[in-house]
Formats: sequence, C-alpha cells, structure tokens
Amino acid sequence: MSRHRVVRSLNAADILAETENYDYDYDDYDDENYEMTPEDKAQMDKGKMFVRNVIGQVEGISDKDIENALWNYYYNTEDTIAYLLDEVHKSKANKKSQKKLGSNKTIPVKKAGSNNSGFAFNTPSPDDTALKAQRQRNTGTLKDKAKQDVSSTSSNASASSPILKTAQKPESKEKQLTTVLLEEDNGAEVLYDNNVDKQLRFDMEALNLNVENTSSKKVTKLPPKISPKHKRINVLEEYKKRNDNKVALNLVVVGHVDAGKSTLMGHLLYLLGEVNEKTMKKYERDSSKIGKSSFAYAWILDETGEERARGITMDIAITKFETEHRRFTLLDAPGHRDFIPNMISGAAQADVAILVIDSTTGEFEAGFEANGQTKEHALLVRSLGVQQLVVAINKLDVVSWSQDRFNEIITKLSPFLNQAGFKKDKVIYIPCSGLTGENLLKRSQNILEWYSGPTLFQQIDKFEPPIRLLDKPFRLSVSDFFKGGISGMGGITVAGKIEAGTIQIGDDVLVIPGGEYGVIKGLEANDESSKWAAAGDSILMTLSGLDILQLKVGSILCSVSHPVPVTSYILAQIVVFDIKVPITKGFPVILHRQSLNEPAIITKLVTILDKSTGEIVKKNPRCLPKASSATVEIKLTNRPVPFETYKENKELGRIMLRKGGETIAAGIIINILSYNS
Ligand SMILES: Nc1nc2c(ncn2[C@@H]2O[C@H](COP(=O)(O)OP(=O)(O)OP(=O)(O)O)[C@@H](O)[C@H]2O)c(=O)[nH]1
Repeated sequence: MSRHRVVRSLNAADILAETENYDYDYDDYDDENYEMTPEDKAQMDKGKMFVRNVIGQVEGISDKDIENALWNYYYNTEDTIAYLLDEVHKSKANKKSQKKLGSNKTIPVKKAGSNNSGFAFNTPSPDDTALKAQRQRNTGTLKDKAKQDVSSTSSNASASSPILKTAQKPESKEKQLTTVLLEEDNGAEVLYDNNVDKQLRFDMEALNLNVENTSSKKVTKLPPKISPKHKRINVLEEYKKRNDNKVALNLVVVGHVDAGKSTLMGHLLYLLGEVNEKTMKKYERDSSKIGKSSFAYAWILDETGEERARGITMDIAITKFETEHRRFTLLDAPGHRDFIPNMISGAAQADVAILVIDSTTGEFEAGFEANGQTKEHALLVRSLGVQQLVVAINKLDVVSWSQDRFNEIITKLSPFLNQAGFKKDKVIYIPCSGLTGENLLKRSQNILEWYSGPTLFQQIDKFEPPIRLLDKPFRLSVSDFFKGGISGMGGITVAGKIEAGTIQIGDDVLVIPGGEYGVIKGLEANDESSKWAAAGDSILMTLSGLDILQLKVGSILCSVSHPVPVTSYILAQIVVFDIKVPITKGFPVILHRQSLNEPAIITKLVTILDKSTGEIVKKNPRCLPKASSATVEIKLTNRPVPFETYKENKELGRIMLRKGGETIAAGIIINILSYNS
C-alpha cells in the first residue's frame, strides 16, 4: 500500500476557476511600483541563487530574467527553471528554423506595455495569470475591485522577453498538463505524473538548500511533453521482468600492472564461448608475430593497436558475459599508474570487483608496497562504493600451485582489505591461472589436494544483487560522447552509466552544466538496443536537439524536472590514504567523481574525526596526517560542476582526491556550501 497521501489534485483550469471568483482588477496591479517585502527579497535572493546555480551561465538568461520569472512563478524555482530553459530552447529552435528558411530576420514582437523591467512573459498563459493572482492575494497588494477578465488578459499576449527574440504562440488549454501533487510523510515532495505513471522524488531539504517553502498547493509543471510517436513504457515493470530472469551487474577487474587481469578475463571469455576459435587462432598468430604470444588472451580485451604493441591496458574495455544467475558488464581496468584516471572512471561504474594478484615471488610484494597499485586499486574500488570483492590469486602455475604461497598472500592481504572497509565475509580468495585457464571454469587438478572451494566462474555467480536508485530522479555521468546516432540515425550519442532513475525513448534530458536539453531518440542498454534503461545500466543514448558543444566528459544528464545543482564549493568527509606529506590548508588536488576530474583546492580543514565512531577529535586542525578521517572544505578552481550530496545520491556523492599521480584521499560530499554566480 502506498504511504503517500494525496493532498490535492489541481490543474490550470481549476486554478482559473478559483481565480475568476476572486475579486480584483488585474490591470490595477502595479508590478513596477510594488515594494518587495523583506520576506520577498529573501525568497528572491535564495531563489535566484538556486536557479543560477542549476542552469549555470546560460547565454541569454540574465539575472533580471531570473528575477522576473521567479516573481511571476511565485518563487517556484522548478517552474522558473523549466520556463527559462524552455524559452532558450524555443529561441534556439526558432533561430535554426529561420536559418533553414534562409532568413536571418527575427519575427517582430510587440513590446510589453506595463513592464519595463526588461523582462516579461510573452504570453501570460492562464496559469501564469492565476499564479500571479495567487501571489497578489498572498502579498495583500490587490485592490478589491472588478473581476479579472481572463480572456482579455490572455489576448494581451504580446509582451516581449529579452531571452526570446521571436514570437510565441499561447499554449493551448489542452496542452496544459495535470499534476497530482502528493506529500510524503517525511515532508519530502513527490510529484506524481498522471501521464507517465512514474513517481519522481524531490527533497530539497536533503540538499540543504532550503530554497523555498514547499507548498502543497502549488501547481508543478511536468517535464516537457512526450512525443506521441512513442508509447510510454512502464519501466519499473520491464526492469523487474528483466531482473527476474538474471540480475545485471557491472564487474570491474583491477590490480597491479601486469597482474594478468586481461589474460584472466580474456581466457574466461574464451572458455565461455564468447570468442570463436577462428578469432582466437588469429590472436595467437598475430601476437606471436610481434613476439607477444603470451598476450593472446589479453588481446580479447586489449583491442587497440597501441595496447597490443605495448602489452598494457590503457583504457577501460567493456564486454558482456553471463553466468548461470548473473548478467555481467565487464570493465577491464588498466593497471598502469599512468592510467588511474581511466581506472577510476571504470571503477565508478562498478557494483562488484575482481582484484587480481600476481602470486609470483617478488611480484605480489611489488604490487603491495607503497607505490604498487594493489593497495591503491583496492582502496579506490571500496571508496567508489564496491563492497563485494573476489581476489583472484593468479599465476599460481609459476609458483607450482603452492598452497603456502596462496596462504601467505591471504595472510598479508586480508588485514589490509579489512582496514580498507571490506567486510571479511564479502572477500573471497580464489587460486587460479589466467594463462593455463585452471580454476577459471573448471577445477584445477593441481590444487585438488588443498582446495575444495569454488572456481572463479562459480564464485562470481554468487555476487549479491546491488541496490539500485530506481526511484530517484534520472542521473547519468557522461563518460563519452560523439556526433552521430546509434544505428545510423542522426544526433549526438552519449555514453555512460545511469546512476539513478529510469529513462525511455521520447524523454527529454537536461545537460548540467549548461542547461540545454535533448530528446532521447535511441537507446542501447548493456550493448543491446532498448526502448528504456534504468539505474545500473551502461548505456548509449542518442539525443536530438542538443548542441554537442554543451557536452563534456563528466557532465550530468538529468531529469528536466529535477536538475542537479551546480557548485564549486563543497563540504566533504574524507579518509586520508597512505600519504608522505600531510594535507594542509590550500593543498591543491585533482578531484575525481565518476568520469569527472577537476582541479581543486582544500580550502579549509574543518575537523579530524575518530575513524570508528565518527566523533570530532579536533576542530580546525593544522594538518591531516595519513590514515586520518576528516571533514574539509573543497573549492574547484576551474569551473562549477554538478554535485549532489551522498545523502541525496550515493553514486554521485562520492569523490576521490589525487595529487602528483597518487590517490591521497577518498570521501563523500556531505554538503553543498554555496552557489556560484
Ligand atoms: N605464467 C602466467 N603468466 C600470466 C598469467 N596471467 C597473465 N600472465 C602473463 O602476464 C603478462 C601480463 O598479462 P596481462 O593480462 O596483460 O596483465 P594486465 O594485468 O591485464 O596488464 P595491465 O592491464 O596492462 O596492467 C602477460 O605476459 C601474460 O601472459 C598466469 O596466470 N600465468
């Protein structure tokens, strides 16, 4: 049973009816000379900051435009954002169509008579009027006079807007959408969209923004219309059907350089029949021609010429495979320290991980010491939210399948992994050889005497299903993008993993920063053509109506009705890694969040915390030593970017701090501190 309580069902017509019964003269209202109350001013300032923060510096939207839109929408930031973005979008579309027609003239627009603030609604639609009236009622500025003539107000629809240089048609009544506004018991607002049968949560308190009083009476605009060409899909139902069949998981393979990650996974894919004999023979032939025959299996995943020639993985390779109960998207990460940013971007997409250890004498030790990648990778995947780990103790063929060596490695590794935050029962050690293929799919004869546990294949089939943020607003961190669409269609294609929410063909998505939106024309989820996708899916999405210059790796695509805030100033709780020099105020770092990496400065050391209890041990410390836990203020130095708190979104709320090629700390965003102008 739903725990939501219907507060009120409203549509624009209802509000109009209500307004008609209210006695006032709309023309009598003097917008220009209206004195703002201190409350008005405070609301205006907060709202302006929030709106600017969300849309960023969009060309054509001045502070004055924001103020006027806020004023007209009674400080409702969601409606204001939707309106402003819509206007810019329409303006661009109009410019484009004028170009197509070979005309560079803009359609003349009549000037607004009564508003010289530089901005006016082009077409005060009936609901604008109603809201205005509602505001006037609430501020007590209306004179008790004649009834408003709605039709005359609507026909007086030729005001101009500086952000919209072309003519606009009034929106027809049929197009006005109905929203049922629901209120959650905890005070969070839930918008229930009748048309798409989907719930979207929006809890501004969780963002600590406290921007506006959430009124159960306000009318909220829905996301832009859905193309009638596409029948709406009940994505949650489809998701359930898909997962009833086999649970989908993103698996990252990490470990020190040359530990054998690509060989191990390449060989497993071959044994599973994912690579045919002919291709495998070709890889064997070609790799031996360049004197790298031992890399034949690695070539299944290392596809570029440079990777094959150098014998190292440089970027994340993505492949799919299935076990009896799981459907995996495999992310093979580079081990070399130069490519850690790529590794982070891959690991950020992962639910579970395989940590590959080279058991060869001296090699395990090299990977495990201070500047080896075994420790760093383990810390990184844990900090990025991975809780379940399979440790593949690899290359055991080189050490004669020694049980002693296997145990020695576990003895050294296990305390470290516990310290890094992996629970004992979530870490499983598997002896194997990626080169000979033993204990990958079938039990090795060489370990029968001392090992009776599962093979690698059996163990990964036991990974527990992850918790997906399906009921949160849509979020995707852009990991790549290119011109051209899926299967030859036009547009721009964006790649990334959906961190929260669901989408389907026909939906509009907003790019933050920038505030442009595009319409989803095509989708590929986990390498398969699809009409929908949900949190956890690695997708390709073809968008139309979007300028490619608006996209950047690390940008967030989000739901139009629930944009992600943009800021360059955050409060984070971090765990400091094994660093040589303590962190001090003013420390420059590179901040990583999914595929995003941005220069930043630690501007304030706020507290040192007790690692186990989280209690404050010291306020305003002068430095943060290695292995400490602390809260710090961080400021991005280049540009503001979209951030969400960990409380709001566990996936987007995690960060990583690196300096001089080393990861120095990882943590979570606990507050968004201020907004950028
Ligand atoms: N003897 C033996 N050699 C192995 C085994 N696994 C991998 N190798 C060899 O180790 C070398 C490196 O293997 P890769 O699979 O490229 O290692 P990687 O960890 O993917 O390398 P990066 O991604 O570049 O860090 C190759 O020569 C492999 O043949 C194994 O189980 N036994």
